[in-house]
Amino acid sequence: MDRVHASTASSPRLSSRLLLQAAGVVVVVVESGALSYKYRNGQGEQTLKNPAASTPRSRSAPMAAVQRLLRASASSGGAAASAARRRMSTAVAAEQTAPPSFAGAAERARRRAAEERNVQWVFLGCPGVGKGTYASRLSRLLGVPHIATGDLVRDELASSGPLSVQLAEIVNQGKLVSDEIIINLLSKRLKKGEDQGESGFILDGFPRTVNQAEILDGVTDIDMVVNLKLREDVLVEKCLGRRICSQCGKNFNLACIDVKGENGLPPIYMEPLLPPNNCMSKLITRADDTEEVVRNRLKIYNDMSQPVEGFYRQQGKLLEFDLPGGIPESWPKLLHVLNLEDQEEMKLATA
Ligand SMILES: Nc1ncnc2c1ncn2[C@@H]1O[C@H](COP(=O)(O)OP(=O)(O)O)[C@@H](O)[C@H]1O
Repeated sequence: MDRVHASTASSPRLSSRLLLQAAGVVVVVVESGALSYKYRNGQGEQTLKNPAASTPRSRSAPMAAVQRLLRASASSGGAAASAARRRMSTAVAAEQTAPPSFAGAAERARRRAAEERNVQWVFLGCPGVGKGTYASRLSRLLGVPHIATGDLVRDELASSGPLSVQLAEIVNQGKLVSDEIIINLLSKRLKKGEDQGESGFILDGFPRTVNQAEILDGVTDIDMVVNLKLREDVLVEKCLGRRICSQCGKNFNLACIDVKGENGLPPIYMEPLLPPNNCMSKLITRADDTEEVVRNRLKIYNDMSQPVEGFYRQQGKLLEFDLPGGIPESWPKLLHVLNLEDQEEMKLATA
């Protein structure tokens, strides 16, 4: 398993800017600084291209491409948008054709390690895999915000704002909401964070389509993408056992997963994640966590979101992580592959 080395810089800094476009389209611009990286695998060889060390791109060219894309998508619909998207993809692909040499990557990594940089990570994975659980734990450990677009959508739903009826219909069927709406919600969230001086991010649930990944790629550099993986029968059980406390908003899971190893797959045991007594009477189930909708969400993930894995794999940014079990087994292993054990020890020691 590849390991990534990440060490926080003393004064992490990230500023994000939000540009509201004409025609109601929003573009997110993120400028970053702070967290240094080196990558290597277990044998001491660097096989992950250091994403943070990729040649810095001019921000203006991709920004213009994104603005063109979004204007095109707002004004003339599909054809112009796909043409603009194709142009952008070609430009991005052209940048990525040169295969990263180990010596070059190591040199860039050294240079990059000397710079300050924030965590700008993405968590991918099927519904129910645990993106929220591990992304929020890492966000607390690293002091960066965990931004889950599913939470943004649910907040919007709960607000009974103008979008909520439209959103409820889409989300309750397990479908994806439009890129425009999701980028709008994400932009608002980033702007709020910027006003509060937030630094870096761990994105969970975005990007979920290649189009979203291209838009994100055009406006900022993602350092690393963690792809959490778990077998499908377990995913369904986990979604069906999921509960949220309607008061504190925390996630729990009543399912006890105990699956035997078969057909070459390892056994998996996961303890339920039970709520404390004061949450017990306030538990609710998400409307999209019924078996029919979960299966639909898994299908949509395979059709629409799995290609995003390929998008980042091709960029050398994808860290595959097979969950070995529940939190007690998976968390230390995840910290190990991210080379963050020291970070946690330091945090525990100073707590
Ligand atoms: N990036 C996105 N693009 C489109 N729809 C999204 C996105 N993020 C969240 N949603 C909507 O919010 C719902 C809940 O998202 P999330 O909590 O991330 O679910 P999951 O448990 O399936 O990972 C999704 O099924 C989808 O309708």
